Amino acid sequence: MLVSFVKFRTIPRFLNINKIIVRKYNVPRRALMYVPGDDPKKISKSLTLDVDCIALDCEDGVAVNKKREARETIRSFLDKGKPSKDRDYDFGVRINAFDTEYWQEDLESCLTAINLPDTILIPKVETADTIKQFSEEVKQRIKSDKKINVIIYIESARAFLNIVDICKTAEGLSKTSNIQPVSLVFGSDDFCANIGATRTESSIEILYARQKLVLVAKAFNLQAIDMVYIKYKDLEGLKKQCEEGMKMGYTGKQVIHPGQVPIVQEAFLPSASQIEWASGLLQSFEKHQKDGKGAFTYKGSMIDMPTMRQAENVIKLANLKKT
Ligand SMILES: CC(C)(COP(=O)(O)OP(=O)(O)OC[C@H]1O[C@@H](n2cnc3c(N)ncnc32)[C@H](O)[C@@H]1OP(=O)(O)O)[C@@H](O)C(=O)NCCC(=O)NCCSC(=O)C[C@](C)(O)C(=O)O
Ligand SMILES: [Mg+2]
Repeated sequence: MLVSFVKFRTIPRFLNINKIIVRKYNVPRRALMYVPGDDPKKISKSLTLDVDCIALDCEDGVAVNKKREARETIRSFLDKGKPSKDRDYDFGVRINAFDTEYWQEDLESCLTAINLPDTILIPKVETADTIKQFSEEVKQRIKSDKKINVIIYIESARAFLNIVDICKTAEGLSKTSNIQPVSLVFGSDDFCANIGATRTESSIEILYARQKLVLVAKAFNLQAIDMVYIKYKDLEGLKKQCEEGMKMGYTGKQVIHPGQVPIVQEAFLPSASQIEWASGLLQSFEKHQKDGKGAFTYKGSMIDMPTMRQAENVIKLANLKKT
């Protein structure tokens, strides 16, 4: 299989061998953009952007006295059908959290619309019970075997203690119900408020949680979506934080303003030099495998299977450029 993987000079398409591993990554979510659901002008604007994922928001981007307006505006967009763009994208709705008085009406409104959203984003998931309850609600309303993608927010100390249980439950339900978990989101702002952390320039106060989220996401084959960069006019700072997140293994990042979109979309793709490194390495790997050598030297570094897998990851991501 590796032979066909490396024989192209240009970047090869996905191989069958990778299908299971990358299935959910086929819908990239490099930039996940929040659009306040009560603002039709911003919703229309978001549809003009080259962004992987639009999250129409009922939650924290909407004032309490605008919750109903947001729900109704989103519903009217869903009833009209998913707006077409020149390429596919994820059209989702972030409902309110399960400990509020709003979530049931949010869910009812989007699941009974003429067209379902692609994805429902569930904020402030704290225990596996929320996922079970969500799955039940969906089952009652969707009578076919149609699947709805689910993005799970981890944004409190309790959520981090229960994160494995939450993912296990979601994974189990994906086999028997209409829900398909696709991503974990790190809600760093709520997390800091929850644990009483003070934000610093280096983000040291959230390092453990930020890493833990990636680790669990990868264990359950979910995308890992990094924190919001709230200083939305500081594009240099945003780029730096994107690169940091990508190096940690994040697959995308939340954005709040159109100006952040191109930087995030670009940052979560490998650079030309990374692609060159990875394809050269894979070719060299194949040659050394044929010669019966497990470990070898490439560009001055020792290479074995783990590095080869990292190179494969780079190529998989590079393929997203073409989708
Ligand atoms: C910051 C704000 C108020 C500045 O809004 P503004 O209108 O003052 O900015 P602007 O620079 O004047 O905007 C320029 C153009 O972009 C448009 N625009 C601007 N923003 C958006 C947007 N999001 N979506 C679509 N369009 C947008 C805006 O309408 C305008 O359009 P125009 O040129 O045609 O007139 C605005 O950007 C905004 O409302 N952003 C979204 C805020 C939000 O959703 N926050 C909640 C998500 S973060 C979160 O929940 C935390 C997390 C994860 O849970 C946890 O860490 O815990
Ligand atoms: Mg939050």
